[in-house]
Amino acid sequence: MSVDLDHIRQVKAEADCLFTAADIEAAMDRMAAEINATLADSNPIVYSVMNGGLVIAGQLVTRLDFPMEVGYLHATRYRNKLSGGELFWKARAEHSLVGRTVLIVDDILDEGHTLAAIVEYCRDAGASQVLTAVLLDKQHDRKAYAGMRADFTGMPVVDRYIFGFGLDYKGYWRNANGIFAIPEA
Ligand SMILES: O=P(O)(O)OC[C@H]1O[C@H](OP(=O)(O)OP(=O)(O)O)[C@H](O)[C@@H]1O
Ligand SMILES: Nc1nc2[nH]cnc2c(=O)[nH]1
Repeated sequence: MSVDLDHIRQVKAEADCLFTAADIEAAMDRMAAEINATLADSNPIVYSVMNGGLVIAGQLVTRLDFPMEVGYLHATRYRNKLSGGELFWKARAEHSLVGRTVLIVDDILDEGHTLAAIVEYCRDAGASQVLTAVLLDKQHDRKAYAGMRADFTGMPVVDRYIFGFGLDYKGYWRNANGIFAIPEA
């Protein structure tokens, strides 16, 4: 499929910056302090949820100062589209999860179906404790279940389609160093 790069560039140029790189750094510092205080003695496996979790997970683990293993899970619901569908698994855990503490790191908790399914998968695979960390928690009343939230959250974000810092716009701008919202129609 051909991509109109002029459109991709224009979307970034016209986007609203919701959080700067400095805002994100501060949020990651806060999250890391909480995680360091909670998981230091638990020998966890820290999983990035690909693709979106790649950037936050990479930068978060360098702030964590205790022994851990790291890996990735790949499950996608949006598949580079602007609205979510059924969860599609591309890669499951390579480690045995039996008796392990697992920390799942993702970019965003939107409706939460992705995170809920991954937590259930890890529990079914025998993990003794499954915790979740997200940079952003989108504010609306469409969560997978009432009151759903991650164990560690960076920042609340408004109910708009956003990109940057791992989040894509049509597969692009995961590299944008900030959180941006596409202009409202
Ligand atoms: O809370 P939810 O409504 O389930 O949405 C959150 C998920 O959506 C995005 O992934 P996506 O399916 O777009 O795949 P990607 O990580 O490859 O962008 C994001 O990275 C989360 O994993
Ligand atoms: N890029 C992107 N992916 C998402 N997945 C769930 N919500 C969003 C969003 O607002 N932006």
